[in-house]
Amino acid sequence: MGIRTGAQYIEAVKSRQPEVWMSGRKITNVFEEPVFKRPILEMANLYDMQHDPKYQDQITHICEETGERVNNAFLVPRNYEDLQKRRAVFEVFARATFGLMGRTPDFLNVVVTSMYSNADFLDKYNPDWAVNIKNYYRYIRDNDLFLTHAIINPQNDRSKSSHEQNDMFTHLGAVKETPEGLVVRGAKMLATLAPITDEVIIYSFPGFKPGDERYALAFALPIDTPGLRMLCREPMQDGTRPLFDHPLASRFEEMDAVLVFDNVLVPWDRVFLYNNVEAANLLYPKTGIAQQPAHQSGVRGLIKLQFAAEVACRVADSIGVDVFLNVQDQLGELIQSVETIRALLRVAEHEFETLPSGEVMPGGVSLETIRGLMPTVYPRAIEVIQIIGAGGLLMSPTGADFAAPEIAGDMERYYLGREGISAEQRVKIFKLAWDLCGEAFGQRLLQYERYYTGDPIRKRAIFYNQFKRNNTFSLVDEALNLPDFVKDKTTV
Ligand SMILES: Cc1cc2nc3c(=O)[nH]c(=O)nc-3n(C[C@H](O)[C@H](O)[C@H](O)COP(=O)(O)OP(=O)(O)OC[C@H]3O[C@@H](n4cnc5c(N)ncnc54)[C@H](O)[C@@H]3O)c2cc1C
Ligand SMILES: Nc1c(O)cccc1C(=O)O
Repeated sequence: MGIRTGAQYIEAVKSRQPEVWMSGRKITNVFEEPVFKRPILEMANLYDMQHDPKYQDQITHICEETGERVNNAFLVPRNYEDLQKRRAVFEVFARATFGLMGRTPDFLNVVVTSMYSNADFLDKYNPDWAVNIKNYYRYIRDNDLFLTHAIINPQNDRSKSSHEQNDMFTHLGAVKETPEGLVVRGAKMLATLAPITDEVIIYSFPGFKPGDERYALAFALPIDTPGLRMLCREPMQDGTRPLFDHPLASRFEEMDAVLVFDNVLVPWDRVFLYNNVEAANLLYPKTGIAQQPAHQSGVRGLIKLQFAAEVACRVADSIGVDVFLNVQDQLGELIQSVETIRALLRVAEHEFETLPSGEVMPGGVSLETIRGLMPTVYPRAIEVIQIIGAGGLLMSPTGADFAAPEIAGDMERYYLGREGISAEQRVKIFKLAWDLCGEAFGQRLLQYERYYTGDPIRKRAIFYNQFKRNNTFSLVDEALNLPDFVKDKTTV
């Protein structure tokens, strides 16, 4: 089939009945649920962009294996030009969502593409696993599917490993093998967008200990597989708030869910790894599933940061405070952060690494530096919006206030911006800003940037240790071994 349209994606959502729980209620119709409606339409828009002549050649290509047109996220990059083709889809999708939706379909499609192209790693442990992931890659590529994933355990007792938890099946683990497949039970978090996806893939961040064998798992299933329950977090909007008042929160909320597997059967041909702590711990470093999606995250993060910086600039401009030195300093700082991330991305793409198979990956050090900086620079951008917008951020009237004839005059007079900025323009800018920096929606976006790639502290520690392995810090030796010119000169 190849690339889907938005309508085909919506049909797929409508055709399924996954078990979704939200605020104590079982959702019976995901498509008609107000909280999910707009995000579904945003996703459908991305699928439609694949058919839009303006974008099609940038974000899709003809698959060599099938002759069908598929998304560039499924391209195994072999050179710089391929990295640019991948960047194009990351950028087009991120621009369409202002970088606010982190788990658009390109993210996990890149993960699975990377597992596929590095399937030799799995083959060494079990040839069936390699065959399964290759078939799965072809299946999602050719049907243009949208995946969610859950790679961490619920936060119960982080000081203990999975097999040490009080209940053996709090963390997702294998219960038994059957001729048809593996029966699994327990929970995994944190599956972003799960209710509106087609499939779920389960694997884990490294960190398994001996004794954790039953938890060392990787597999994929349709999102409506019997026994799979999604427990959504409390929604941050009710799906009915006017777009005028919440232009971002009403459109771009990504629901997150804990996934509960209640004795779910995973057919053998969907098992990619099982009962092997060593393989589970090496999956990340050996299959590129951190580095390749970090390209998507970098491009998306850049657009999100740029958006936040632009919002800060427009807030300041709209009320004339960007004439002040302190405000200029803060805005300049944000623009420099954007430029730093932009430059790092370019370095990552130019200084790509080539694997023995010929696959290329954007430079790991630069990508990891982006991941290390974003948890600081994005919250700072949000803080600057809060500082510059100040009290006005709280005081925006609603669209309904503008529509009330009795107070229309007050609106025009007291909410006016600087010369040339009408009351409505100013209020719209401030509402955009409030969604980003004040609403629960905006707090989630901030938490996403801190944690989407794992604990930033441990990530940076891993980065340092890897950096140390590959570097000798030889400038120090050069300094210690400098010739003594004075001594040389006096001996001449
Ligand atoms: C909005 C959002 C969306 C996300 N989407 C997804 C998704 O779609 N799929 C997915 O799988 N995951 C997703 N993640 C989850 C993400 O992978 C985790 O949040 C991240 O790995 C951190 O894990 P945690 O939240 O359990 O924090 P924890 O690991 O529990 O950390 C809590 C605190 O304890 C400290 N800590 C914990 N353990 C240690 C240790 N061993 N040593 C030192 N300090 C420690 C940490 O530094 C941190 O301060 C998402 C997260 C967020 C916030
Ligand atoms: N955060 C990630 C994820 O959820 C899946 C795959 C990779 C990452 C990552 O940032 O490395």
